[in-house]
Amino acid sequence: MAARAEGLTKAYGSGETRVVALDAVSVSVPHGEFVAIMGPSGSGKSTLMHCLAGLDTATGGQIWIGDNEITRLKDKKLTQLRRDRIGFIFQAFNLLPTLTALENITLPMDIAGRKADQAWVDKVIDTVGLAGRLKHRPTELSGGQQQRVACARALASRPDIIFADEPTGNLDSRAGAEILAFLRSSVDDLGQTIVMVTHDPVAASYADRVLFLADGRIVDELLEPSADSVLDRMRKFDGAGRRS
Ligand SMILES: Nc1ncnc2c1ncn2[C@@H]1O[C@H](COP(=O)(O)OP(=O)(O)OP(=O)(O)O)[C@@H](O)[C@H]1O
Repeated sequence: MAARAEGLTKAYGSGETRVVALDAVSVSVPHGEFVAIMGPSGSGKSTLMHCLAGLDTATGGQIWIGDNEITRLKDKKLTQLRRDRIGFIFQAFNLLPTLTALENITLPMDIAGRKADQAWVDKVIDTVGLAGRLKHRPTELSGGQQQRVACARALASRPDIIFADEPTGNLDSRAGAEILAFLRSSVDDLGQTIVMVTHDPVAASYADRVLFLADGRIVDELLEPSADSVLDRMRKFDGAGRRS
């Protein structure tokens, strides 16, 4: 498994203001799978992703990235594991404005003092179609191109797993489709493992499996989803809080 959680519970606050964001969630993500996490607003999607990625601490239960139980790791080791084994793609791209596209792509490895595998980085750059844009700074790139840089950055260090938080949320549908096709091909052609939070049934349809959360629990899953089958499943929720 690339990532796994057993009985993962996350509560915020205490006493009367206590909110149980995740209620004994168990989930496994095999290597080479593309999983989408969906559910109404407040159902715990971001919390689940942040806990799995070691960005937030669990209140109870266990989490593994590969063979490492991250719920046992101290801060320093956890930071190291996140840096070396996990890639992130955010809705807001999060590129450094003063660096070129290429410098942004290799930055995590430069910070870690790791030498890039040049052949791999070239292949990633080729796959995301950025070869002609490497010397540009983020402000000189379109939103879709900036997100492609972010995807290449996430892939460049060959992480065990990539967590993507609404990666197409800031893009128009054409640029979004390009990013999703790219994520799909990084799973099919490069063997990547991806967990993606999304509100969009079309985005979810690119995944191998969709997990549905409601009130901090996994309530359903769909294999080989289509946008229509995802939409059908979403209609079964009462609609409360669902983004329109
Ligand atoms: N830092 C926090 N302090 C207190 N409560 C929090 C905190 N973060 C999240 N919550 C609560 O935990 C629950 C789950 O939140 P979470 O952000 O994971 O939901 P989500 O499904 O990602 O929502 P959305 O689709 O709106 O982004 C919500 O009830 C939320 O109010």
